[in-house]
Amino acid sequence: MTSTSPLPADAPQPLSTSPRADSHPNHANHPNHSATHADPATPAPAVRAVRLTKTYGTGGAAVHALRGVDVAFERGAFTAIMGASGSGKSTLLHLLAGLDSATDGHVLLGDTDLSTLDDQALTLLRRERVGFVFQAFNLLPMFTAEQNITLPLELAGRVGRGGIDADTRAWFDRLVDVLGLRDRLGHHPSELSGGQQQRVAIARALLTRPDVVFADEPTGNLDSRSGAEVLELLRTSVRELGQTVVMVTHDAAAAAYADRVVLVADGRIAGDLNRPTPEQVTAALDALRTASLAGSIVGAR
Ligand SMILES: Nc1ncnc2c1ncn2[C@@H]1O[C@H](COP(=O)(O)OP(=O)(O)OP(=O)(O)O)[C@@H](O)[C@H]1O
Repeated sequence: MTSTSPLPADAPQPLSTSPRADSHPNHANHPNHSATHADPATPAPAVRAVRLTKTYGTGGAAVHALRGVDVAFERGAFTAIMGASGSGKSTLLHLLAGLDSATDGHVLLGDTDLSTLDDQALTLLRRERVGFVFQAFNLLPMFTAEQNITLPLELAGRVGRGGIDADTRAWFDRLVDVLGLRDRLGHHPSELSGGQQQRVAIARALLTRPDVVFADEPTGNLDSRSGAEVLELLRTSVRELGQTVVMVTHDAAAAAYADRVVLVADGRIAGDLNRPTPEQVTAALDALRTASLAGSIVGAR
């Protein structure tokens, strides 16, 4: 699904985002992947917002963070969400990830409507079907890199007396090699660089083969070289491992690693760019800023 854009005519106009031809290898045998979607020829998006609304507070103090957002994220694609500070990006990401609940509307993870789940089911869903990568890495300091990576399996009770099963071990090994962590597995976070810590966080997020990895400013604490490395690895996780990644970022250069950039303004989808260059992202953001400024000047009259 592609949203329309109120961008000025001279701004880069939103392009339609065609579903990727490559299927999602991880999901073919994924026990969590629902097979109940109506039309097998057009698989359900990995995650979708339908008329998603979030209002903080009430009455005169109400903040309309999301105002009826409709947007879908295809499987096996890397999408960046961008917009001005306060536009609603984090709120959208948190609602899509089941970290917060909507005031109105729906989030569908595959075929699962999150609004129908109780707290316990939501906790399970977050543990088993969603991966997270945060700006602050969120690693446990007393655990080694390997222990941090396998933590979700521990929490899910999937580590038996003999360790993890052979299939998961093979997947762990692949992740560790793709992410270049082989010689760091015995190190604690304090012995790792920021970029290495974020790579551990990515491995942890990917280990359960989640339906979607949500990344909130994953390069915000990294220097530009480590940031580029992390973005390249997120892209690799999409291209080579078939992962679906949705990332909030303020950085046009980071967004340009994505297949698609969704622009948010004032709680609405304001643009949709297909494989843009950093310059096209910057131009679209500038156009949004100009449009918003013009709107507030008109509104002030
Ligand atoms: N818990 C909350 N209580 C009240 N208002 C909130 C809360 N969280 C967010 N908001 C408001 O909702 C709006 C959207 O916030 P959100 O954090 O989603 O924006 P954002 O685009 O992610 O901003 P930033 O880029 O600065 O992180 C803002 O006006 C913000 O002040």
